[in-house]
Amino acid sequence: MRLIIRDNVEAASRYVANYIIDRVNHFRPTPEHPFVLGLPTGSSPMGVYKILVQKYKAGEVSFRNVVTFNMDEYIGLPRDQEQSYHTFMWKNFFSHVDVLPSNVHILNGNAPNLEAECIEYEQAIKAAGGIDLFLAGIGEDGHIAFNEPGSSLASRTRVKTLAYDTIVANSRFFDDDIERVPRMALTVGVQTVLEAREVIAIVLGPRKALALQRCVEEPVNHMWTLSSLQMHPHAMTVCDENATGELRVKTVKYFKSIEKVAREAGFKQILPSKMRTGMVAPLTPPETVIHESDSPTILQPQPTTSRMLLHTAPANEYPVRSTSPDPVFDRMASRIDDLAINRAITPEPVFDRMASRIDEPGLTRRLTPQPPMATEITS
Ligand SMILES: N[C@@H]1[C@@H](O)[C@H](O)[C@@H](COP(=O)(O)O)O[C@@H]1O
Repeated sequence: MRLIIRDNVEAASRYVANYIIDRVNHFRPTPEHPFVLGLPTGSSPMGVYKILVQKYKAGEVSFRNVVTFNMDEYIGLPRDQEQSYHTFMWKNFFSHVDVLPSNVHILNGNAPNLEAECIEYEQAIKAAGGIDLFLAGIGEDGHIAFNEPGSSLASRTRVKTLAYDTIVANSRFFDDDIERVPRMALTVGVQTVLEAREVIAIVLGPRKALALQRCVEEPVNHMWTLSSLQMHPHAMTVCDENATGELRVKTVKYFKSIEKVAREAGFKQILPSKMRTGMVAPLTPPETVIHESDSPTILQPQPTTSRMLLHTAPANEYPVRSTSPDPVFDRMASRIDDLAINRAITPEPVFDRMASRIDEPGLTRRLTPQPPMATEITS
């Protein structure tokens, strides 16, 4: 998983919005071959939506051939009520861009048969060709969509009972009245998200710092479902500095340094190749359309495919990088600007004793018995 750290909310939102625009534009979607975008609600993606709307109005992107699937929706909340995710999406994004209403998919939390609604949603995703890019936010407990702690990492779209912590956190949208927050929701599953060709999570503010730490530095764990992104070959988390408060300094430096090296080497991540699968009829080979980009350089991401659409194992094509950032010899510390730090944390390649790094000579002598040829013995 990549971790992109930006100074503040605005810069992180801009990074994500530009990334989405790049992907959509390079894909060159058509009505027959739309770009399929998964979308979240909540305060975290608000800045992204604002910038996408601005860029749409400036003519830099169109959503006409973009099909959308939202992550989740409360159960039992009338769809035109302010807190419903339907209302949120139309108010903050859809009604300001040229997306076709028929291309918008949001789970119906008032469906007469909620189980059937979930199954149909999964089928609709498949019929659309799978999700090209899923944007996600996270909850303070590390949930992705409404996949609360303990959710199966193999879960699919389903009815989910909300954790008390989430009800309390989301009560801010219900005039801080916990009683008004629905107890249940429909949500895409962890596996539904992992099957997208690419996943981006936007994580902002100190409230998310613990969740970010658990999901980036700790092992994959169903108690922090965003951590499942560690298993995705093309996942990226974009956060602001405030959200990094619980990460180790070393982790922050590492992710910043690899981004810097990649930028200097002039490459971006590219996605697995060329094919894009349409609707898959069971037992018949899928129709495959090849979309070669005009100039398949590393700077130009290509439309992608997910092997999962073929009902097989997770996507297992990996990007081909034409540039290796560290072709010969690289030590992490050599990427850090401050020479003093660099010296302090970089063991000498040939001969190194801990004590030799301590400045005080007396202490060094006391801690380190000198070898036979050392000065004290010969003089
Ligand atoms: N179901 C949604 C999540 O999809 C969202 O990521 C989360 C975070 O919201 P916010 O960004 O407002 O913190 O809120 C809800 O729980």
